[in-house]
Amino acid sequence: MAAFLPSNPSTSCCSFKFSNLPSKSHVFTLPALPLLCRRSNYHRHHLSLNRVTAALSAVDSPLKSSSDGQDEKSQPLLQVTGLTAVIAESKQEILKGVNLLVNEGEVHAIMGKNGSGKSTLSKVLVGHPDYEVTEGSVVFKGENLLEMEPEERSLAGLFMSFQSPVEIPGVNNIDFLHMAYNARRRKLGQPELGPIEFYAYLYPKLERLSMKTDFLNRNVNEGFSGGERKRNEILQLAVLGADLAILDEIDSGLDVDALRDVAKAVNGLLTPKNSLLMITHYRRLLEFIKPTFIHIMEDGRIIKTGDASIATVLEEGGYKAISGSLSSQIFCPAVSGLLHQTKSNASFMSYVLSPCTPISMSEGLISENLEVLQLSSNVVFRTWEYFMLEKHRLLQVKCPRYVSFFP
Ligand SMILES: Nc1ncnc2c1ncn2[C@@H]1O[C@H](COP(=O)(O)OP(=O)(O)OP(=O)(O)O)[C@@H](O)[C@H]1O
Repeated sequence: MAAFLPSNPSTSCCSFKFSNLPSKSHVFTLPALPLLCRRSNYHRHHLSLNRVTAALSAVDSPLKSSSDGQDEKSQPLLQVTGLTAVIAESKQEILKGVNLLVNEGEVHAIMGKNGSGKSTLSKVLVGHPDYEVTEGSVVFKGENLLEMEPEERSLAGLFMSFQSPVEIPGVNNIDFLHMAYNARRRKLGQPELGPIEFYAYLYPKLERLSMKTDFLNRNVNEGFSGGERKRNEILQLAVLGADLAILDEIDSGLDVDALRDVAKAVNGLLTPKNSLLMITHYRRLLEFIKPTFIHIMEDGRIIKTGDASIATVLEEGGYKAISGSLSSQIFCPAVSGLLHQTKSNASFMSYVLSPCTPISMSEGLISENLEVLQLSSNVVFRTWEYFMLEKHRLLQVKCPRYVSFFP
């Protein structure tokens, strides 16, 4: 039975209810959707939303009170260190040592040539069963993400919008959203919302995304155009909230107006406490959603990190400009400014990932203009202290951000 929807949330109707739900129980989460898709023949008949646990960290609004953390320092939300992963079936290595740090309140964009491993990284983060992690660590909100099931990752506050959002035959959109939302409320010990209350909560989000109410009555993503699927993904994010939302090519298939709507909705969800990791090929998205950092991925690694200027370099000169002539340039203004302050060449000898915990050794030379580093191996500066050896004198400096160098 199709859901009856009031045209306006203020319209009340005592007998108003969403459609009947499938009765068999099966748990799934948003990150588990690809799994569902792969097993759709089975799950089509056995899926039930009775126990849908798709849930993210925030419920009434993904916006946690911004005053909560006003005086607090921004905390690391996601720390990926030396992550390598293979395709589970073939054991082919796709991720070859990814380092990434996302702090609260930051917007990160990952760009890179086709096949460089961007989607694989995001799928590995949400626990996609097609991949096996072989080395490295991922800490999310202080916990080992790799030890969590996909469902737990979702419950912990990780949301992913896939490049190709899957269809869920037999499950209509509003039922899906309503139950996922209530599942989260249950988990947080909050009372569930009835259909009318939920619709009142949902309606402004639909409006913000310029989505027609018809979409709510249709099965999740079934028959949706590419652009409609993307909008629908953002609607899910807006309803469920997230500490870290990973949006894989959310701009693909969107017309200019749709892109603007989606960007506006995403920007409206950002707070000093949550973060966004976007995968994109185009600067256009980054004009609407301003990134704190842009990372360039190549052959399973992040080879560059910097500010929004990277996207301009890329647009004008292509990836050749990034991995060629600019290969050793420091894009992080904070770090290059810091290096300027040292006023002389220095051998870079070691760095620490946390105070007093040396984890790697590297050597390099800071050039005359102090903006270019030539390093013999990969180096990651983190937010913590690092050390420089200048003429046998140890300089201890603070690096306010991190940046990775891969000569
Ligand atoms: N499940 C899989 N089976 C076989 N090959 C895979 C699988 N997953 C990823 N790959 C391969 O790994 C490489 C990286 O793929 P991935 O989708 O991560 O790239 P991408 O950077 O997201 O590319 P694009 O920009 O085209 O979306 C590609 O060569 C891809 O064919």
